[in-house]
Amino acid sequence: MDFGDSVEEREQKIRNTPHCVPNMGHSMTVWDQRSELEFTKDWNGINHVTLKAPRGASTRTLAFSLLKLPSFSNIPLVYFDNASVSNPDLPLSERDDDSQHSEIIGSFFSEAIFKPAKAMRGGIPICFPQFGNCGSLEQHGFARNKTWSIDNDPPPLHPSDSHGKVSVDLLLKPSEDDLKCWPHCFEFRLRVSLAMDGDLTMISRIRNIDAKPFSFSFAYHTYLSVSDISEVRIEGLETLDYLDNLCQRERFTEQGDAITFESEVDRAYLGSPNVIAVFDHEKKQTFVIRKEGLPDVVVWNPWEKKSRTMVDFGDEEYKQMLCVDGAVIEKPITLRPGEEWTGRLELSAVPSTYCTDHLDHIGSM
Ligand SMILES: O=P(O)(O)OC[C@H]1O[C@@H](O)[C@H](O)[C@@H](O)[C@@H]1O
Repeated sequence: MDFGDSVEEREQKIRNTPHCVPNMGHSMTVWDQRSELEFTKDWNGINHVTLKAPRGASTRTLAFSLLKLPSFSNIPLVYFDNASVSNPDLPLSERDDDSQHSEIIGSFFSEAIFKPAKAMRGGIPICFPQFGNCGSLEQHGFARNKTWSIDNDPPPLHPSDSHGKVSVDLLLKPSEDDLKCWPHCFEFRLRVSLAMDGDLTMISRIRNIDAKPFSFSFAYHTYLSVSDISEVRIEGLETLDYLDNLCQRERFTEQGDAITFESEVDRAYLGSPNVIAVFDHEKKQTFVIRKEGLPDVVVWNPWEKKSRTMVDFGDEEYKQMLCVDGAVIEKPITLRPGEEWTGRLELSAVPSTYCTDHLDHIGSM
């Protein structure tokens, strides 16, 4: 496991980091960043990162492991507040104001397999340098199965990507084995940030440090936790063309007003707007996905029959999940030597009423 520094050294650096003072709207609060980032080892010796974003009396927490297996790829759960931790099933409408968010990302599935060299299902695995099986590499590329290290000295990002957020920077470089199957030198920097309102931001920067160009496809394979898939509707993808993975990637045009679910779906929507909304009617909650540099959107639910064939997935768990991935699929990114690509995804969970009032222009953005 390569953390760059030891956990102790890393913690010392964080202790030396100046406090940041985020703008909280009406009030300014000194946000003591020292307590907001934790590195721990679990009983398996696996290193974990926990980001904590305090807001009033509650704390939003994001924990994930830098496992060798699912590498960064598992974000088990976002706890938006203490109330939602103790009462995850309480409908949003029955929570008080300060606990108007529940977890935004699917937890591990009951039959998820914790086995080296294979990503564990759930969270947000990173698909790179290949999405799906359209290439010579393993399904969804190798990045999701790798060990990521902590990046102690990341090149700066725009200040708005840091203010009011607690963040961790990760780094992936190809191993000797990776270079044998994909002979391109790259640096993949990933910033994961949690804001006080619980919004999760992921910024990927992939740089070509090779002497020749390379091309890749990419996805944030985002497992959303939903109350009941039959009660879910996606807005922002209507009228778009999509490649249907269930029909040998044949191209179709979406005809419906919004995407709803009554059977297996496995599609890549092409050239989508930068804001997509996933409405969960039963929970009265909406996931808002904002993305940049990610023109395509993958929508996947395995439904009943396929679920039964998936060894790391319960037969009924398709009802409580939906993958909606910001992705680059149709036109792979090509980087010349020295060039860098950035792909950014922001995920929020808001009460659906808020969404109707504020995001009625989804799809036109
Ligand atoms: O089981 P995996 O490798 O994590 O992939 C799950 C699914 O991921 C989706 O993104 C693909 O479109 C599906 O075709 C695939 O089945």
